[in-house]
Amino acid sequence: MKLYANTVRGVVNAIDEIFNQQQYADKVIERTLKSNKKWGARDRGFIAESVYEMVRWWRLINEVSPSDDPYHLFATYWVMQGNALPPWEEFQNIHVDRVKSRYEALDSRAILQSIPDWMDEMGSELLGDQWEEEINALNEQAEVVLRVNTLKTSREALMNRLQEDGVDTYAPRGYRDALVLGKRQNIFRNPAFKEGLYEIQDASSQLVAAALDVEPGMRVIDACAGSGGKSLHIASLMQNKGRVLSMDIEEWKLKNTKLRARRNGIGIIETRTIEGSKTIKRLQQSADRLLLDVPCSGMGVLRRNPDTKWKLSPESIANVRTIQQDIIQSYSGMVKPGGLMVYATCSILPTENEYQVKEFLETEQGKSFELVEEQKVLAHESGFDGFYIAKLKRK
Ligand SMILES: C[S@@+](CC[C@H](N)C(=O)[O-])C[C@H]1O[C@@H](n2cnc3c(N)ncnc32)[C@H](O)[C@@H]1O
Repeated sequence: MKLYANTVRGVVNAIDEIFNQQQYADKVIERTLKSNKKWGARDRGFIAESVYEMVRWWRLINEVSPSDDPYHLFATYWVMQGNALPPWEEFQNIHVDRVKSRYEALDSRAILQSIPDWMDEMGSELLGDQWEEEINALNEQAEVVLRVNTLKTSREALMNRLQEDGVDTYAPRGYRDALVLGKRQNIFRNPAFKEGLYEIQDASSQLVAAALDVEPGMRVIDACAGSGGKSLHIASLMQNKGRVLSMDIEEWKLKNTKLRARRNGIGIIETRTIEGSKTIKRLQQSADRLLLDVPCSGMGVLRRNPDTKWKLSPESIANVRTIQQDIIQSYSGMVKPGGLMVYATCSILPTENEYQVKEFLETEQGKSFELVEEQKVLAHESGFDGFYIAKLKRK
């Protein structure tokens, strides 16, 4: 594959912003792509993919050929992909044979999987034999998955409509509203997206709203709704009848929820910012269904957000665990007796998942709940993101 100076410069500048100015990879890529209108689909694809892959393999690249120069690191990445380097001045100090021999001599799993040592130790301790395959799967590129908005169309009709636009998709088994893109592309630009016929949502994430067993007419609370991915799905499953209260501590995220609901043709979502414990107390025993899609480490979605590897720490995971237990303790009272609560994370760590649910069930508040079902979704088994979904019933 031929390299072009201006797209490689785009990659190198983005890498500099991500690692030297501590910016989020997705935001940097978005800004970079907007910065040059002349880049076509192929250039944009090259930049986005190269930046994501360099972020994913950052530790490995730096171990194989350490340098402060982002051009040098790009060249290392490029050679490790099995590509030839053009004779550019920026690449003069790269010794291709040395890169290859250092790469072949590595035998540490943490380095080869390009993760911090602490993460490898934690994963191995908590997941045992499954860890190796799981981290391998979490280092693959994520598929692009759509969730069909069944309020406006059917999976088959959307599949045909997209095919007319040259977008090939397939319907994965076991996920009733999901369509997977045959080829990675910018699907936000498609008119069908603007018409609200689909949302981008991983197949594992689509299992969360489904676990709530909602029916039209119910009162549902989505207490950590964020920008509303699950709220939209819940409202579709309720056929836009009943009420969904989408709450979060971040007001700006709920504004996105409202915008997305309008595009999806949904009228039953109401949003409410959580100002403090009073907001929750006022809603005691008011919900037939409660979703707690709690903040988490994101260890199940490393494919999508590879920079999470470099942002997490054992301390940040301990902090988020405290928040998760606080949320389940203080929000669970919003479910009516006989109602269902779903606790979900996009993490594969048992410490954020089944251990939290077990701890909750052993407390005074947890005594009035029973565990109905739990799904531990691992990336290497499902082929999609890692998730945890526990369904609990209030007695
Ligand atoms: C995993 S994200 C939710 C994603 C969202 N449900 C979706 O499907 O797009 C977790 C959310 O919890 C919110 N959050 C953090 N602490 C919270 C708290 N104490 N109460 C409610 N929401 C909280 C965060 O702002 C974040 O939006």
